[in-house]
Amino acid sequence: MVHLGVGAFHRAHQAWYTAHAAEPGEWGILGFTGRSRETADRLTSQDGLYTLVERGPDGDRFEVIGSIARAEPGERVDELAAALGRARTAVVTLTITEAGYRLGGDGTPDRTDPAVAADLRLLGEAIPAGADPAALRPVTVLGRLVAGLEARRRTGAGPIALVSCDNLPDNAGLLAGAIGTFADAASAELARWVSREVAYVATSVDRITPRSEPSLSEAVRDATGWLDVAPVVTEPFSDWVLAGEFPAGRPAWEEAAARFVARIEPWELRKLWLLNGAHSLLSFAGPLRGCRTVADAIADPWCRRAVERLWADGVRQLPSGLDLDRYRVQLMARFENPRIAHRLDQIAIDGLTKVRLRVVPVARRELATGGNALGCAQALGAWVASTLAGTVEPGATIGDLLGRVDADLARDGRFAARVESAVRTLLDRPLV
Ligand SMILES: NC(=O)c1ccc[n+]([C@@H]2O[C@H](COP(=O)([O-])OP(=O)(O)OC[C@H]3O[C@@H](n4cnc5c(N)ncnc54)[C@H](O)[C@@H]3O)[C@@H](O)[C@H]2O)c1
Ligand SMILES: O=P(O)(O)OC[C@@H](O)[C@@H](O)[C@H](O)[C@H](O)CO
Repeated sequence: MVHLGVGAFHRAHQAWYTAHAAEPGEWGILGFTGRSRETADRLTSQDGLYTLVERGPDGDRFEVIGSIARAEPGERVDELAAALGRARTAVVTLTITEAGYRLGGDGTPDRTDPAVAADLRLLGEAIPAGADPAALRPVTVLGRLVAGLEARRRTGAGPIALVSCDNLPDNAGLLAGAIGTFADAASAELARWVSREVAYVATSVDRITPRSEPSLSEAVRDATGWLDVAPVVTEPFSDWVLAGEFPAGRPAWEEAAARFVARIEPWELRKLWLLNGAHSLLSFAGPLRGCRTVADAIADPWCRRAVERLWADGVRQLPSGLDLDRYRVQLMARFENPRIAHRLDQIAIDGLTKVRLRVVPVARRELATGGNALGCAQALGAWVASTLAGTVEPGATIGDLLGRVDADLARDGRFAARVESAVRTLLDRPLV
């Protein structure tokens, strides 16, 4: 397997599933970092091994994970091309963050992004001229991946599965569209090969994994005696739902309780609306209530009530058969885990995009089916309040900001009044 984006989450999730799959020794991961080489260097210094700390409310469990065979910095396109050119490379997984796809508002690669434009030009000039894809230097992750796919086309190594494990709605569809755009820019042959030989697997991934703090290495050393320079801390809970074909094979992840389903959408929406929507709400409202982490914020009465209302809105709009009562109970306990210090400022980044994807669809459905969408109004009010409280938008009004989230919702007077009420409560002062 190849993995793009060897951050904390990959090491807590896909690498863990691969280590726990049947016949674990049959599969190894060649991982590439995205922005810097630091994680690759740290992992290389310890042969790809690292400690996964499962941090439950009552204690820690330490496990050395051995599924990452090698880690390389993302700019090593030569290594990526060599790996993808081999028939035994069967799967590429990605966790490059939502921003790493460099998509515009329409969900396709943002051609106004200079890095995207440069890579489309580079591939379009170099591939038809017969240049060696391994020698190219694209700068975007998807540009590099498409150079690697061209290497695979040329070696005749056969079909391959691409698996986005990022928190994007329809992550397989967005990845397929983006790869298609880069392949089209490169050559008609590559575009045809990609549409024939590349399978996209949709996933919903779930395991709360905060950024590793430097003190984690000391905690691991104190507990195990090994000074690990690349440990990761995560919660005991884990879930992976996948839908799609793996034409060249895959690890038996179901042995580690991954679930293969026919349709991903209900599972994806359950997770994005309930978990990620609530995380976003807490990340905006929590700091205004004096909280620093998810566990602090979920203990705050206003935040907790708002999360429960958001979940009530979401649950009414989700199909049955998703075990929603149990999921909500588990979710509350996961948020309450006092030993996972999941910082709100790490979750709040790029809030506008996230509320558009995670809260607006629920609000629209609730209002269309006669609900008052109070939980959604409070979540959007939390984003508006945190934006007004920051220095980023001086002079903006509640109406302006809600209009930026969604023009139709801003025009709904009763919904807008609920948003305004949440904003005033959170800011606790008169506003324009
Ligand atoms: N951390 C979690 O709890 C969690 C849970 C579920 C899903 N995810 C998904 O995984 C993603 C990564 O999370 P993480 O905790 O590993 O983050 P991280 O910051 O530890 O790692 C992200 C990886 O992506 C690369 N990257 C980041 N931005 C990039 C960019 N603009 N271009 C190219 N590469 C880039 C980084 O270099 C790194 O290798 C999240 O954005 C989310 O979509 C995370
Ligand atoms: O940047 P985001 O909002 O997509 O994700 C931040 C966290 O909410 C997220 O990483 C969760 O911890 C994760 O999705 C749990 O499975």
